[in-house]
Amino acid sequence: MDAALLTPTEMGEADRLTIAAGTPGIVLMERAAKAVADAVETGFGDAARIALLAGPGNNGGDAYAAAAILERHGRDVRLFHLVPSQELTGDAAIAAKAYGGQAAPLADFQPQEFDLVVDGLFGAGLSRALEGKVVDLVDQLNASAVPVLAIDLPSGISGTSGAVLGAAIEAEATVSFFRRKPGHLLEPGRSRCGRVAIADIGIEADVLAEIAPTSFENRPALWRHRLMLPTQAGHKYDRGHAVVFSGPASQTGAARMAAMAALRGGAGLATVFSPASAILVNAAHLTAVMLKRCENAAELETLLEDGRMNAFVLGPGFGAGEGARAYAEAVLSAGRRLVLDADGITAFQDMPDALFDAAVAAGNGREDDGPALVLTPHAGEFKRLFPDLAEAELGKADRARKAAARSNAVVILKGRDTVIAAPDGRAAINATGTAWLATAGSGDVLAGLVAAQLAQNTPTFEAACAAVWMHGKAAEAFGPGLIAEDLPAMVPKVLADLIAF
Ligand SMILES: NC(=O)C1=CN([C@@H]2O[C@H](COP(=O)(O)OP(=O)(O)OC[C@H]3O[C@@H](n4cnc5c(N)ncnc54)[C@H](O)[C@@H]3O)[C@@H](O)[C@H]2O)[C@@H](O)CC1
Ligand SMILES: [K+]
Repeated sequence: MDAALLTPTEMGEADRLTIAAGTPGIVLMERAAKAVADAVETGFGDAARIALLAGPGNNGGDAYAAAAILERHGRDVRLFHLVPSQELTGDAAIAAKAYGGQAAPLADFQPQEFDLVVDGLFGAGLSRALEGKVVDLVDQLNASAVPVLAIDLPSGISGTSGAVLGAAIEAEATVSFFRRKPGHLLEPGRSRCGRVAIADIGIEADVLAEIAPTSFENRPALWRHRLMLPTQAGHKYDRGHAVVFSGPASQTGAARMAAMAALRGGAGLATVFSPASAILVNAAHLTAVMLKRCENAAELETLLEDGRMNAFVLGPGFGAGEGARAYAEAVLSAGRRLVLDADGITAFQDMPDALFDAAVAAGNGREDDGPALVLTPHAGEFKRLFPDLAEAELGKADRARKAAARSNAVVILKGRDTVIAAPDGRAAINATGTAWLATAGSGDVLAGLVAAQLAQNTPTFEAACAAVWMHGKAAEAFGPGLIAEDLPAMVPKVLADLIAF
């Protein structure tokens, strides 16, 4: 549960359970405020003049309580309130009463008069878009060069979806409590948060059992225990056999890159299935990866008789025609797990139900491995299979979740904030990677890394999560100037770190 993310509603539940178990809300608020004051001291120690902005709820209460602590520390603080303190209720009213320092209405706030702004306008309770004078203030603050430390979330960012509601503050740092929220990881929220620190305010981890969160940060804690890391001697067939379908002679590179990634990711064997016309060009480039002719669906049926071939990749460089559909359906109906990427996804744009039905049929035959199908769309490909979900007012995690449930597939919805979702409702948000991953062929490598995990019998959701994480880590390990071919070569270092971890 270390990797759990809490939506604002779930976080409210965590607060409620803690209060019910005997810790008063004002004590939680004091601890939150202490964490904010500590973040000011450690991150912005030389800010001489500090403004704290207080909204109408408990986020504002945190600002009042933090202002009191900073003042006790001898800092020059001034508090600006959105509503007069006598209109506050509950813990926020108690905190406002306890603060005896300087306060003024928000209309008097001029960002350039300060060296640091602490944002306590809205946190978990943001329930609608910002409007009117608050939007003007946010624009003015963002245009100034004054750094902002956000309490819980930058005001205007949805903790559930990371969306900007009306307008949102751009923070340099954010202090949140107990566990991260999806909005800290999903864009554009992630970029607006700056550095995120999570403070312990005395909420016990055992509240999570009752809350049963379904969103997670994609970290090894989520899946490492399900990986079969080849640390001791074993047979290569123990680690499975991944197969990647090659496209025609003029577009074979993508499949080879996926196959190389499958091998580097730990599959015991990897084979490229190639049409006859592309055998020579593939043969000229392959060494550790094997090569077999596969000309049509009938030949594929015969090849599928070798039950050791247990993980397939279809799509990179393949071409988006009828052939792709026939191969995908054949693999699924043979009960093998399939990563469907790129052209493989596009091939089903006019008949997504045929794919989803095949996935249901294949998925029902499996034991605890999870779904037989993994879909790896970027936003454009996602729209081809799930046009209504792409257009619906949904956050990225819910979009991926609904798509996974509909298709009975694990869906990897790619982007800077890649989401991996399972039909059972789990969603993991990834935070590894660099801007250099936006390069031709990087998706082919990801598909191969997923197949590597499937080949090694990792359950489907965990396989997808692990592959996305490793893909990002490989990019981080390489650094600037990355091209897709560099990624498989970085995987051994990522695996070594994972084994040592
Ligand atoms: N006991 C607790 O529940 C704790 C809460 N904490 C703090 O409390 C925050 C949550 O407090 P609340 O639930 O009171 O929520 P917020 O303080 O985030 O905001 C709720 C208030 O803002 C108003 N509001 C929402 N959207 C608005 C909009 N677009 N324009 C204008 N007004 C809007 C609501 O009507 C309500 O008055 C957390 O983010 C955290 O900072 C911490 O003190 C830790 C303990
Ligand atoms: K805030």
